[in-house]
Amino acid sequence: MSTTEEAALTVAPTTSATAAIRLRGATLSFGGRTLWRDLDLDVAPGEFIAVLGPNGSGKTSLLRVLLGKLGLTAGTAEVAGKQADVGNPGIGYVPQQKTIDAGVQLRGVDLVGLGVDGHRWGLGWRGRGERARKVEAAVAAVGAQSFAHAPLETLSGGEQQRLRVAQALVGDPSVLLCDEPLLSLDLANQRLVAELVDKRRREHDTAVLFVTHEINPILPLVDRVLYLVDGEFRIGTPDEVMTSATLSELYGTEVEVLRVRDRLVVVGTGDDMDALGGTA
Ligand SMILES: Nc1ncnc2c1ncn2[C@@H]1O[C@H](COP(=O)(O)OP(=O)(O)OP(=O)(O)O)[C@@H](O)[C@H]1O
Repeated sequence: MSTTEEAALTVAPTTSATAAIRLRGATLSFGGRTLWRDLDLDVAPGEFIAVLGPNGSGKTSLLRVLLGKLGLTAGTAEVAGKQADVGNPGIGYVPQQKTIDAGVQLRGVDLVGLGVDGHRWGLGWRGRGERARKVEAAVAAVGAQSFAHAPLETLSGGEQQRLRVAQALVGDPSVLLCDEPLLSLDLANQRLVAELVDKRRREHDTAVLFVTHEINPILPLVDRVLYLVDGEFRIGTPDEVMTSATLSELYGTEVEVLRVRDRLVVVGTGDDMDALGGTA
């Protein structure tokens, strides 16, 4: 790849004044190991970014930095106009799918309500009426009215995940951070959850950072891909990053990206997102 082409894959398309997320020279290391280094990224309002990479490449850690739960080793991170810090009300967060312990008597509406309390607690939130109105609107936004009052443990994975999206949206975030929200969902529910996230960013200009092992369910929605591998990264449109040349360079080995109908099949990475299931 030429220097000009390489620059095109790392230069951000937006100005700092409009960026919903802004990383400059961001580096994260644990002990002697650097997960990513010198990461520059501006995410525009309404932009949908997929964060890809093999196990342990630092995808979740990137979200934890933006949530203020992990400090950078070097560089800066701003989210929704503020330096990354815990309790940023501009952020909605959809965590990885977790099973709800049997016997926990939490209903869907209680889970969604935690999204209000988590950010607003102690900030003068105006009364229970407004809280209830916000929860109701968020439940309606994900089409969960018919099951939102049932105990969570009785709901399907897809239903629970829709409520987690509602919890993330209830605070009216300008940035949505999603950590593998499609994991263990069937195809219909993957599509449903992905479309809810897409609808939010289109209707409210919410920027989305979407960590995933599997790009295909969200491929039509994605504006750019941030691909992390072993301390290195590439940023660009799916057509720029998801190519045999770019991924071979990133992995340091021969990787093939095939288009089969409207799906991308990646072969040769040796990790579990590989079409050959890590047998390369
Ligand atoms: N606080 C920490 N202290 C030390 N090491 C950490 C810490 N947090 C994460 N790590 C290590 O950093 C690496 C990246 O973890 P991370 O969860 O960000 O990866 P990931 O790309 O999300 O992986 P996966 O796809 O498996 O979820 C892992 O090896 C992990 O053990």
